[in-house]
Amino acid sequence: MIRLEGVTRRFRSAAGERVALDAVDLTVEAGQVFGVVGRSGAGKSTLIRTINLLERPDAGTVTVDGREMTALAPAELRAARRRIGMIFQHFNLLNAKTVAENVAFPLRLEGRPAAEVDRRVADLLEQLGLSEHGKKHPAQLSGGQKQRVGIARALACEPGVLLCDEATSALDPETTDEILSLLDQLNRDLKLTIVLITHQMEVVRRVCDRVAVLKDGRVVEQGATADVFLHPRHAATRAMLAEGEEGFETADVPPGGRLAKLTFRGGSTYEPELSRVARSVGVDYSILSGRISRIRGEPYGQLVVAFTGGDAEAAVAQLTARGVAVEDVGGTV
Ligand SMILES: Nc1ncnc2c1ncn2[C@@H]1O[C@H](COP(=O)(O)OP(=O)(O)OP(=O)(O)O)[C@@H](O)[C@H]1O
Repeated sequence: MIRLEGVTRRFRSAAGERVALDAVDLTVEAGQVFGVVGRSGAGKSTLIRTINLLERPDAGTVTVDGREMTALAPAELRAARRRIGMIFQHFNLLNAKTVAENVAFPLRLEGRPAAEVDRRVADLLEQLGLSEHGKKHPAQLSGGQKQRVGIARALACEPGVLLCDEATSALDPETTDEILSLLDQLNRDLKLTIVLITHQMEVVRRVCDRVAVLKDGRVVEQGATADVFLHPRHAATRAMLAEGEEGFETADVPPGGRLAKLTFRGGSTYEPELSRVARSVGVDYSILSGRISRIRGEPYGQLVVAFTGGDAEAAVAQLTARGVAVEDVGGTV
């Protein structure tokens, strides 16, 4: 388990003082995939770097697997850090070394015997589909392969926690998907706790059990990913989720229609609930926008509809009774 309590980090520069993290409280349970999202400058990088104390907080405590990182002596901290792997947006590989040497690096640093290092490196390369690339240098690899080398290196010392600092931000969509599948698999197979920071909401939707939204160094909202993404409470979350989404033009809405956002979750996503209710209460509806997708594997559907020509109130009541979340989005037009 990872626990941040009252974590504050300030930076002083010629321009004055900047509070990058402002009394952040956060708990990540063991085995979770936890996402932190926020706009540029929100404090994401600073936050993830406080977990392994690459960034030391000015106030507050950081506890990882029962050890208070902020209270450790330098040698203890070095040892504790080896149980926390980290991967980066630009991979941070040693370009002069081969793939195998990159993966061996943390093991050598730990003073493991050469034969054990060789064995472990061979296992890791195989596990990550890199066996044929061991003698190559990073420059000879694709972005996805480089990130897999980064992951192999991060896993070398068998960490319980993996920190991912914008790990897919430099990758194309297909490679992003491949790396996210890998993280998902490592979380399940190794019971690895994963904390990732990203500005890509899709990354969180795909792999995170829980998410925290950071704004100006504060956590403004957090919870299970499906709850936060389907029913965002804070304006910052809503704004981030709205980016890239197709909206609808008010001019397209049928006159007299009552607008409602319907959220279907789980099995009901694929049930014809809307048409059943419309038939039963004699209401018509137009779909103005919609999305069917999955959050961490759970299907959901979200539609904005305009009810027309019937008893919209009754339709809303029946949908609600059938477990569909109905949100008013602007009354009638
Ligand atoms: N070493 C530093 N010195 C001075 N200011 C810093 C330093 N590191 C971060 N900051 C400031 O702290 C704030 C938070 O930065 P941080 O990099 O954590 O945000 P972020 O959400 O990761 O942004 P991005 O997505 O752009 O990386 C920013 O205002 C940034 O300018």
